[in-house]
Amino acid sequence: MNTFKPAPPKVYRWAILFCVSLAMFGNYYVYDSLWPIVDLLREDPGFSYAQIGMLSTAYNIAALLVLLVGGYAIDRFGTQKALLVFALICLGAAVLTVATSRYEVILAGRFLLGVGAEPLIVAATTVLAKWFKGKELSFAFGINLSISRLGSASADWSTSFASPLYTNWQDPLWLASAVAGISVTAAMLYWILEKRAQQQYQVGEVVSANDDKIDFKSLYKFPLAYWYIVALCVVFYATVFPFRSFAIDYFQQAHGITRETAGLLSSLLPVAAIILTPLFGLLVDRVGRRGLFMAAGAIVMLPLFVAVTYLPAGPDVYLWIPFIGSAMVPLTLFIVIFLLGAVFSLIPAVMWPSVAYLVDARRLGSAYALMTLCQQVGWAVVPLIIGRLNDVFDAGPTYPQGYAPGMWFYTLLAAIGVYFAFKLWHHDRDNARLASSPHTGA
Ligand SMILES: C[C@H](NC(=O)[C@@H](N)CCCCN)C(=O)O
Repeated sequence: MNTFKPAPPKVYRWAILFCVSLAMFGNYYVYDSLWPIVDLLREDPGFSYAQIGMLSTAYNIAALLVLLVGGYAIDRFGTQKALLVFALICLGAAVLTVATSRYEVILAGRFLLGVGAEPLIVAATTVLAKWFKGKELSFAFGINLSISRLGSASADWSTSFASPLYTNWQDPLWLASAVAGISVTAAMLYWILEKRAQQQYQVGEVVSANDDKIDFKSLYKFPLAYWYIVALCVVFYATVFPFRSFAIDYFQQAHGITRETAGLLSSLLPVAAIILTPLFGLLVDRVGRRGLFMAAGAIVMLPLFVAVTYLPAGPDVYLWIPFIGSAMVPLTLFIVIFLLGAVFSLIPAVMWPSVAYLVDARRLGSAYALMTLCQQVGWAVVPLIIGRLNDVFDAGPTYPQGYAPGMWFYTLLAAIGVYFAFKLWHHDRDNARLASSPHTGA
């Protein structure tokens, strides 16, 4: 019997990409839905900044635990079941987070989110590898990340398009639960679509999740440059993600702007990333010099937290986000957040692909899994420190200077980032693996 099946038509690939990206959109939205209600959580249930920091950390602790078992569940159950189960866990987590005002229950909700969200990202990546390997894989990853960041931006924009919900802390999170429902629907659609495709066409092999397990015995074999990238990854995400967590509340309390305006301003970060990440990716693919680009990004980030704290606000400028809204925002805040958005585009666009130039292809999954694991550790610790600093220094609208120690802590992290970026750049000038460009063959 002839079992030959043709390759699926292109439209299937893009439909799969759309479904998986929609699932990621919901995932990023739910994660970021907590940050616009920080002030409400402090007012009504009366949580401290340290407690809010712990809500962020709970996600990372859960993520650390599930990342340790790597892609086992995806391997065992396949991407169709895995994506749906993880999306359902995210939905359950979103509902648990909003169900009661008890701190422990909210904490459990954020922990459960970590259990579902990070493996969902791994499952989504596995699906893309399955459908796009040997085709437009990098481009598909870029689109997927941009749509994910749109989820983050939408959570910030909800302060405008869903402003009536922000009279209490729970309604915005019910909206987030509904968005988590979109992820579940997208996962179901993906399942149906891929099942149909498998009946008629030859669909790519699942990239073995074993590749994503960390082989602790061979860690010492990774080159030094890889470890510099891991160090940069840790401090970079430990700075940017926690800053984003507290940003809307910080803009409201320290700079006296409304939640809507603060949401629009904070969304500049993911919006810049949506536009600039693929462009930086294209540029670096052309010219190489990855070490130099990462060092440049780290240098640009260094003064931003001090600038936002001490520079005069400057005149108000008009910020307009199509279909969402507009607001007048202080020029200094606008420039700082835009520059941070540019760095948030440049460093990830260069850093993640750089690993592929340094590590043997057979150990790439292991290298990425280890990098993500280290990322979670830094990202887990910093919100606790920032929350504690804000509490100890009495940060709030009556004492905005109380936010300064937190900003200095971000600056310290950024300085460590500059150190590792320069070590990487210098090291690579001798080895030149990151300097190469596929177009020049250099
Ligand atoms: C590509 C990178 N993704 C991650 O770092 C994920 N491990 C966690 C993302 C969670 C965001 N809510 C990125 O987003 O830059």
